[in-house]
Amino acid sequence: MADDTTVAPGVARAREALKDVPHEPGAKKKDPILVADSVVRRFGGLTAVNVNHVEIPRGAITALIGPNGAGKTTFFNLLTGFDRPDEGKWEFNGKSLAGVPAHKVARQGMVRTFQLTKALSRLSVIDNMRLGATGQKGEKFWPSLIPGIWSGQEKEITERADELLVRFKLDAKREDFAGSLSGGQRKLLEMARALMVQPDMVMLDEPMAGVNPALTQSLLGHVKSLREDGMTVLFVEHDMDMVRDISDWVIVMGQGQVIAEGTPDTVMADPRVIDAYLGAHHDGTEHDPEAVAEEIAEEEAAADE
Ligand SMILES: Nc1ncnc2c1ncn2[C@@H]1O[C@H](COP(=O)(O)OP(=O)(O)OP(=O)(O)O)[C@@H](O)[C@H]1O
Repeated sequence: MADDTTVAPGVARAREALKDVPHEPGAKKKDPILVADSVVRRFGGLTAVNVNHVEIPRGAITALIGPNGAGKTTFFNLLTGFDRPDEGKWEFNGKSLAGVPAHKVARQGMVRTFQLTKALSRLSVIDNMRLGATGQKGEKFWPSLIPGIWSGQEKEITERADELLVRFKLDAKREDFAGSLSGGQRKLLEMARALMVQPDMVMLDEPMAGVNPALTQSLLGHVKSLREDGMTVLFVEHDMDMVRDISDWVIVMGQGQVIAEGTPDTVMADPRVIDAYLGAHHDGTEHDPEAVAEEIAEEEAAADE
């Protein structure tokens, strides 16, 4: 591995901040940007989220991973004010955010990306960016597209939008319908739109989903550049190559709880994590193809009997 003199400054800062943090669920960080306690969300009899304690390290890229149904999206929705917990509290930059609605959360500096909805697809790229300045999803904020209603902020907002479109190489698409963009370009637009509110922390929901391999590197580069700009990134992702490639820290959820934390390498070798993904007791044979083949043969033989 490269030493810290050869890595980008943001990477070196993140490594330094995390180097003494124990690799265990709920680990305390030196300067967490977000601290959550006893966050519970139930749907009927199902407890979708039951996070005892978690801290998100400032200035680093943290991946939130876990098998399907682990509660990642629900936890994201709670933190960003799009859903309400049954119990729990959390602080962002030292301020309580529990019960604060989404647009206010965004104005406090914590913003999440949104998939391009049908309605937003019918707007131009630049109008999508302008809507991003409201820190909202969009549909309820049509009035903000009417000239004159922003009390003199239009020019500033449009300038920022155009700067971001250049940064994300979407300036040539400025007037196109957002719905005409490719999967990868949509992801870039979602990220660019989130940056309109100049956030401290950006939350990305499956940034790699539906992205053509040709755009993967560019997208990864943009996520890394957020860290170089001093932002904190928290992302949910199923693509483990991406998780390994860009994360400084990984938090694993299983059945609503945080079940492991650590650097990508330690977490992915953790039997609790392997168990959670396989949904089976880990006895060391899962990674041995020969042993698995033998097991399958035994099962087939048993079925034939
Ligand atoms: N609005 C809802 N009503 C009822 N159950 C829900 C609701 N939202 C989520 N759930 C349930 O809560 C659990 C956690 O779901 P969640 O979508 O948060 O998991 P996830 O880790 O994001 O999964 P995936 O990786 O598949 O997106 C699941 O069992 C899901 O079916």
